[in-house]
Amino acid sequence: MNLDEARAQIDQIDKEMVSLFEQRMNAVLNVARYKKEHGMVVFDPARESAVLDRVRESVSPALADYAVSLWESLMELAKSLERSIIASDSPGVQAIRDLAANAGSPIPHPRVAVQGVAGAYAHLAAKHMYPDGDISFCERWADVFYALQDGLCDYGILPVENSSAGAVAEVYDLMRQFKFYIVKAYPLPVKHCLLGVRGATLRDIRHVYTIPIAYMQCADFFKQHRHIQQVPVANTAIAAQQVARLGDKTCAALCSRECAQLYGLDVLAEHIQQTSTNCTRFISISRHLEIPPNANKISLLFTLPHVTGSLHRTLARFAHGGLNLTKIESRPNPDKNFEYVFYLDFTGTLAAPSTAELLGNLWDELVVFHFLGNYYEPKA
Ligand SMILES: O=C(O)C(=O)C[C@]1(C(=O)O)C=C[C@@H](O)C=C1
Repeated sequence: MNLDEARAQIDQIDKEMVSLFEQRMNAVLNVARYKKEHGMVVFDPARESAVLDRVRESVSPALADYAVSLWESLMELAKSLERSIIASDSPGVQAIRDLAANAGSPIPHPRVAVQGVAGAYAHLAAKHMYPDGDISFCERWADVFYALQDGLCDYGILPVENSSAGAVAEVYDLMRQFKFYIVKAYPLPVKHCLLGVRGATLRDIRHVYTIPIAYMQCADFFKQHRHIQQVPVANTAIAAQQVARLGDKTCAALCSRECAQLYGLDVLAEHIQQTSTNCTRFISISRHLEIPPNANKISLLFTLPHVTGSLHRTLARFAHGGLNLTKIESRPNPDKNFEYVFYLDFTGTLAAPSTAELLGNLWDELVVFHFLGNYYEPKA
């Protein structure tokens, strides 16, 4: 058989399969109508197992896994269709609707907490996000969460992800512990400078004070300057402060340009990060949910049952809903060894009923599910 003949055969089979697909989906619609009338839920795990067992038994063993995968997808599509018929009033859907209805408004002249000292990247992000805010500084990221918990601030600004160095794992773990809402996000362009004490030159430098994630973003520069050793500190602006205090010509800080003026340092090298588009996403967290009218991003946290395909099936539901995932992060679940907590960001708004319903269904089905917010994030 040549290629054209084989393809003609496929075309003929596809024609029959499309017709069978349509018939199956029509049968699913009948199931959905029945379920609606009798107050039944869409997902029936026992029925799905029975369908998959039958498929596995009916197909040749070499194709069993392929067939099961196809029927799993078919049943995901079936459930999407059923959900469009059965407008859900389940507790989860109601909870999501209540959250959206009770979301508050932004606080005027807010008290905003950031980690570090003046000139830190979080400080620059905070000034962009809350130009009229009263900004205070905390020592550690965890302290920003405690400040919010204790009512010492209205918002906390935290880095979650850098475009080249990746996620800030500690902040993700703190998000799981405290479960505050994300009410804003801002992608801050990050341009690192090497600052030394007055009169120092790049040749004098033997130690660079900075945070490891900033050092990683400048790996190429430090490969070319191998004699410069990294001294890790808690924050880039704290690094600048320490270098200024030391007054030692062999020590430099890797931090923002703003720190030069703030701490009386000289710029020895500018924009030394690997990529010109280097950018860190900052979030603003709050005890109270706010959903602005231009909200374009949703963040979730959940765990999944440790069974084959559970992540694939969950993500497929977002794809079927036409929702574009922008970030997925997994972190160890401290309650279960080698199981994970997933963090998902996607573009969307709770004002879309189908999105609110999808999240409500997940709320009903998953043992751990937290809606982290629906907020505005400008393009990077
Ligand atoms: O039989 C049902 O209850 C259906 O809703 C149909 C179907 C399927 O596509 O076969 C879809 C979802 C259920 O979880 C189980 C099976």
